[in-house]
Formats: sequence, structure tokens, C-alpha cells
Amino acid sequence: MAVTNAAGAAPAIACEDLWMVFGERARRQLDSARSGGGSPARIAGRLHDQGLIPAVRGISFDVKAGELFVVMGLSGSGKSTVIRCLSRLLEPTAGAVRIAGEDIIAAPPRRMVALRRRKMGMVFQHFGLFPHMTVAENVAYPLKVQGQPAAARAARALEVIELVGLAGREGAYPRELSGGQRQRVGIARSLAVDPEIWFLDEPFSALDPLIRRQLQDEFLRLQSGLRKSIVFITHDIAEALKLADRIAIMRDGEIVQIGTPAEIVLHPADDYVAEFARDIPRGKMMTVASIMQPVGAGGEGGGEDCRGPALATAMSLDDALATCAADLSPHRVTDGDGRVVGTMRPDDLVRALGAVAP
Ligand SMILES: Nc1ncnc2c1ncn2[C@@H]1O[C@H](COP(=O)(O)OP(=O)(O)OP(=O)(O)O)[C@@H](O)[C@H]1O
Repeated sequence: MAVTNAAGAAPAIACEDLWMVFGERARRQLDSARSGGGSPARIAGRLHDQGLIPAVRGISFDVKAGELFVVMGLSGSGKSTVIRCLSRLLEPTAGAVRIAGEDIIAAPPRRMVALRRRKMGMVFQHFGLFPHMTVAENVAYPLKVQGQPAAARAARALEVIELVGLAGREGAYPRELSGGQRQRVGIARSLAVDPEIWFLDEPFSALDPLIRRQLQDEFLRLQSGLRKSIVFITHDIAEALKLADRIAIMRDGEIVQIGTPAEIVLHPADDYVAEFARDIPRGKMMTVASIMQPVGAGGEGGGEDCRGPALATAMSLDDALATCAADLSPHRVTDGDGRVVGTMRPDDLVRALGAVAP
């Protein structure tokens, strides 16, 4: 049965009280551990004592349509296990996963195969390209699996190859490409079927920092046009803050905080989250959009009392500070199309930069 929210639209992904326990008779052991009651950590402790590995411990979250949702945490915190449960590459031990309202845990295997082929795109850290196929053949492969005719899949492959900036390299083999180019092929291949849901598990982690930054920028540009519903995994807080609409921070199989990049940096839920956010160069990493008062939400009509030049939503806080330093009155904030979308008060800016106590 489809489950919808108050507005009538189901979230793109809804995950509720999800458990993934590795080991013998995991389901029965989990039931027994839960019957004793207590927090997920206590239940996990009982499972540990039985020699099981409770990798994901009763987590819940929603991903909205078109949202870029980042799951972040240290190595071993359970990130990859979560993403594998969402596509049922792993069978969760307990809990519910719904894709656009459809309960996929109850879906029969054939339906699951169809969902993976038509609705879901996946990109992993190790590109997983076929070495004996050209770029074009690799990218067209999922369309071949779908049974699309040769001409249609060649045309679509070229389209997405162009989208990821590899036009002209469609005849190359993976061994002839750099790491960054190979990952672009992986991204193009996952986009070929035009998935609604996109799972990316540390897609840029194997790349050197410069290429990594470049691919992050390209990824943001792609997403601003595509508006896919995305679950993106990373262990890098800077990457999470740069890309995310919202971030879920995981520790020991649990989610300790879900929030926007600004909420995570400015209002960390505990010391673990604060530790991640501590060394972030806020002025460089955070944008005006993340701390402005939106129009109608304290930003009033957007700029009646404002003087001085408008700030752009995409501007870094450092650049905004340089602009505001000349005029300490509130500033209008405009989006890429020049529309007034909010107000920035210089004291909010200074607070966000950590120069005064909140
Ligand atoms: N197939 C498996 N069998 C047993 N334990 C597993 C299995 N897969 C994962 N685990 C364990 O589950 C826990 C979470 O692993 P997971 O790979 O999800 O973490 P992660 O946050 O993605 O880590 P990394 O960033 O290093 O990839 C770890 O303790 C791991 O050893």
C-alpha cells in the first residue's frame, strides 16, 4: 500500500526502523533482543553478546523528491549497509523501506529486478566498468539489459556521455581513461536509464583532490538540471556540506542527527557531530543560502530595509562578509535568476562564521 504525507505525495524514499544484523538466525535473534526492550544501543549490545553484528540499528529517515540526501559517518558506521538495504541488494533484518510509497520489502523478486533496472541508478567507488567494452558500450549496457533496440540505446548513450563531458571519447576503453573519466562513465551509465532514485556510494573517494572537486562541481551542475532523488554516501564532511540538501550523520549503526549543512555546522546535536564540524572553514564552505532569512520567514518581503549591493545565494560567507563590511545594514539576497529570495543580516553572518558566541 502506498503511504503518503499530508501534502498527498509520498516521499521518494522512506525508511522506517530499519535493522540490518549480520550473523546466524539474525531475524530471530533480533526479535528476542528487542523483546527485552531498551534503546537500539542496548538491543545491539545483546546481539553483540550473541556473536552477531548489528550494522544498522533501527534507523528512520525520508528523502524528498528531488532532494540530495547525504549519509555521512566514519568507516564502519553502517553507511554502505544502509544504501544496500534501500535497494534490497541486502535483505534488511527488520523495518520498512518504501520507494515512492511502494513497500519494496514486500515486493516479489521480479518486481525488484524491474525497479532496479528502471527506477534506480547506482554508482560505486570502484567504477565496475566492463574492461572489454568501449565507453559507449558500457554506458548503453543497462539499456541493452532493458531490451531497447540498438539505435535507441546508442543515441541515449551518446546523450548521457555528452552530459558528463566525455563527448569524443565514446570509442575509448576503460584502460585508456583516467580515474576521473572512468567515474564519469560510471555516472553516465547509471543515468542512461533515467532513474528516479540515484544511489551513490563514495563515488569520488578514489580520486585525487583536484579531480574530486571538479567532479563534485559537475555533479552539482548535473543535479541542478536533473533534480533526482539522491542518497549519496561519503565519509568526508567537506563533501557532505558542499553537496547536501540534508545530511544524516551516522555513528555505530544509528543516525545521530539529520539536518541541513548549516544546522549541522551551527547546531551540532552532540560532541561527535561537533567534532566533524570543528575544522570546517565555514567562510569558504558555507553559502549565503544556508544562513539567509528566506522571504516571508523572518526575511519579510525581501529587502525593504536593505541597502548596499545584493548578495547572491551561492556566495561564500567570506565573500559576503567582504561585501557587508562596507555597510552593516541588512542586505538583499538574490538567486541565480536575480529574484530576491531572502535577507542577510550582518550579525547573523558574523555569528555563523563563529566570530561571536551563538
Ligand atoms: N557482509 C557482512 N557480514 C558481516 N559484517 C558486515 C558485512 N558487511 C558489513 N559488515 C559490518 O557492518 C558494519 C558496517 O559496515 P559498512 O560497510 O556499512 O560501514 P561503512 O560506514 O560503509 O564503512 P566504510 O566507510 O569503511 O565503507 C561494519 O562493522 C562491517 O564490518
